[in-house]
Amino acid sequence: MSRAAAARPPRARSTDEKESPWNDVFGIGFLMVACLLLLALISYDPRDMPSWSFLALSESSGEVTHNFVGRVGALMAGHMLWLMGYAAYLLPFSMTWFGVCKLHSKIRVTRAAWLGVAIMIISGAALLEVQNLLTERDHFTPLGGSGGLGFVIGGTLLKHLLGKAGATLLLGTAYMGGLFLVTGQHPLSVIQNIRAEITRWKTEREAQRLIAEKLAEEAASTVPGTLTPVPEGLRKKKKDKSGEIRGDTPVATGPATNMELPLQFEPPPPKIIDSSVSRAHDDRSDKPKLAEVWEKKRAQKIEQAPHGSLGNLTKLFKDYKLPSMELLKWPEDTGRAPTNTSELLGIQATIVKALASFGITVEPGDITRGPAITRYEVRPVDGLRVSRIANLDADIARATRAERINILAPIPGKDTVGIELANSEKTIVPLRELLEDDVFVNGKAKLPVALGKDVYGKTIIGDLAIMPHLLVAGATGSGKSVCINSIVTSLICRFAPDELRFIMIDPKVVEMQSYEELPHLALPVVTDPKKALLALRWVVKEMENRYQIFAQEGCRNFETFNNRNRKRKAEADAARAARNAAAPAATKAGVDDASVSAAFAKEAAEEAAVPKTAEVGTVDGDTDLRDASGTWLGDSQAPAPRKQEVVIPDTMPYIVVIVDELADLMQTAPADIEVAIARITQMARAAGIHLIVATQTPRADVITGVIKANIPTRIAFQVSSALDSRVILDRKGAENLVGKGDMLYVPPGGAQPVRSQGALVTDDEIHALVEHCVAQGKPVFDVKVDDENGEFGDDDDMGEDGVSSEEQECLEKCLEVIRQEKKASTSLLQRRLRLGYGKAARMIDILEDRGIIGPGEGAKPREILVQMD
Ligand SMILES: Nc1ncnc2c1ncn2[C@@H]1O[C@H](COP(=O)(O)OP(=O)(O)OP(=O)(O)O)[C@@H](O)[C@H]1O
Repeated sequence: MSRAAAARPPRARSTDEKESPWNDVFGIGFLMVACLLLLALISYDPRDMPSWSFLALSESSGEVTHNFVGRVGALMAGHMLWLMGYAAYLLPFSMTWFGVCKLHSKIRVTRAAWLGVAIMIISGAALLEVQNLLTERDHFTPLGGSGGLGFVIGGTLLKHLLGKAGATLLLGTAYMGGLFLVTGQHPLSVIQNIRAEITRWKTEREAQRLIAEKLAEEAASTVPGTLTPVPEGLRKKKKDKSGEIRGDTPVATGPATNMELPLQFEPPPPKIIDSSVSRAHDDRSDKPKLAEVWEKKRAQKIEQAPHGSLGNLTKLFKDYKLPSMELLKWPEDTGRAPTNTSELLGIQATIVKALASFGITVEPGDITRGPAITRYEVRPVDGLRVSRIANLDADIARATRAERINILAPIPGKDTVGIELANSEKTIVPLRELLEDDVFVNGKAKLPVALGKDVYGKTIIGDLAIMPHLLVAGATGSGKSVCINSIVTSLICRFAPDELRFIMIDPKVVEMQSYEELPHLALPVVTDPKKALLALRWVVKEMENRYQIFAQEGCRNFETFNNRNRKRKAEADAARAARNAAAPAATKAGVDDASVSAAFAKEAAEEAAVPKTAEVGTVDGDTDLRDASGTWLGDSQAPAPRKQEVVIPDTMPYIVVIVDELADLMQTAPADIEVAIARITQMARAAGIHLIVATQTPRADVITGVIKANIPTRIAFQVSSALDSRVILDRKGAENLVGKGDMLYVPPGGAQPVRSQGALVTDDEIHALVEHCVAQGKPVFDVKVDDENGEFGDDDDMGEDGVSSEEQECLEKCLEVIRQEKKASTSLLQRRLRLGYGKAARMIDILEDRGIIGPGEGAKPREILVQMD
């Protein structure tokens, strides 16, 4: 038998086998036989042997007067001693071991164990003979203390063949092997176990002494019957019949409590953690301020820039001062009540009890009180499926009388299950606290946005540059706008208008009114859903423009472009100025960004017909410029500059596009909006353009598969159903949130959602910040939007071709139908859009006038003259 197999007497057995009553019967049987054998051996007297036995003495009376087990005992003991000598005593000891094993650990007594007993007896007897121990022959042991077996195997055979030393070595080894088979333990580990047991016994005694002292102290200071946490390092464990741990509940103080149960030290004792406390603001007085840190970096950058290479915006905002944190207020009342330990322990005990009533045994774990929720951890006993706890959410909610509970089974990275309940009183997480956090001030994030605090009090700072786009969704009043405001505020506090620009699309009209004059705006806040598409198209064009510039500069992306060697840039500028001087058609040197962009925008239409020499692909999540075969188009292979060369700015600002209420946009021109968003989200990251989309309508027709696939980072606020939660996060959970900033944040990389409480920034704070920014400059809107589309100016009723805004809206719908059906006819528009004949015909005429469809050819559908996708 292999050692591994032999070392397995506590053989893994099924629960049924373990719980079989026969274990106890056999256990008791073994102990009884062991007792009988021992009694028979110790009380053996040859005079008890019957006269017919060859062991009988001549003076034997035939009466049994000495042996405690009578004639049977005398016969057994006599023959055993004759055969095995004193090694016969090993038999009752082995049987005692087996009995204890059966009763205590339900260990099955294997054949290997019996073989071990035999080996021990034979080798033990032979060793006595080889070592000449107890070899005296008398009436008790007629063949000596080694018995017949020892005499023959040890004395006659082995000692003769191997000599005393050889025989001792062989027999000693055999004896240890037998012991190994019987106990299932390596001989050395037996010694170690014994030592460990002694140590444990001593520790337990010490623990009992400590707990007695502790309980005596508490009994003096606590109201009888309340719950207190288990003293540090001490746990009370009760094992039930099946060996499952049932104890470790908080100890009820009072007269009934005592320490009759054994104590153990692992696993770590439960703790009560209160992470809802705001970090004291005055501790930070000695630390460098956010604005100071970043203004220093900005000043360095401007100083290092080669003379004359600063962009117009940078020149305009050269002396721009970032807002001071003093503009953000610490709330006077954070709504925080002191932690009521006994209440928390009481709720935890209720949870444990509720689970126990469903036959689920758990040990209480840590309790963490976060700003909005408290997480109660419970540790399931071995062999319990955590899904059983997860399925009991409704029952736990009933037991704890909670409106909504959330179960994390298990908590990611832990061996416990988390049960999250809303706090009776919520604590506010002021934005200022997050913006003053070291992670925000000195962290590595390029576009840091303060989101909130998790249940453990850890600051959640996202990096928009890594995200690279964000979806925020939740029911109305759940905290989306506050979240968007926190993000905008974080960026305003960190970036000057020449470093970051916003495009805000706010069909709800009221949400972003406060930012109307913010100098960071690249376009006026867009409130008309019809114009939103134009704004998104502007973003797409800006993105393409940036790629052109990257290609010309041989840069891979926004980062490398902004950090490229400035010396090289100065040289390139000089060379380009020389070329421009030689080519009169070329752009005048010193043309500002905006006018160059406008020129590019005009040219874009011409360019649409020209086949592209390069296309933008995505490699490893990053976007770069490659040709059709996938080869990188570096400096040498960059596509040849178009007729008019673009002036390269020194640096480009980040562009953050915020769409507050996607549903409103999706109602106007869903396909176009979807395409524009998909295009931006697929490619804009490398161009320093990031998109944040918010909606209160988490439906599959608003957050479409295409949008979702391209926005991996999500924030879900409270929603009304698990279905909505799945639309946002691809999993349930958001329906259990408690609203008012309670959120699930899925960080980039698709990790597990992190439950956190969103940061709160008030309207007053936003006004103060915006005022600070406005005082330093007005927004510089990009002229090309007005020039190109004429749509961002005043809302004229009639367009240049006499099309009213109402007709324009209808036209968008017609275009969508034509795009889907890939054909255009009056009857199709009538049928699909339920238009009257006159209106449908007018639409067809306008489309023909605009050169989108060809002239009518009788009953045939019109030819579509433009690419619709
Ligand atoms: N992080 C937060 N901390 C504390 N309270 C908050 C937080 N976020 C939101 N609230 C509370 O919830 C209210 C509603 O928040 P908010 O306006 O952001 O909701 P919303 O989801 O944008 O609603 P709607 O979609 O109707 O605009 C706020 O007025 C505020 O009282």
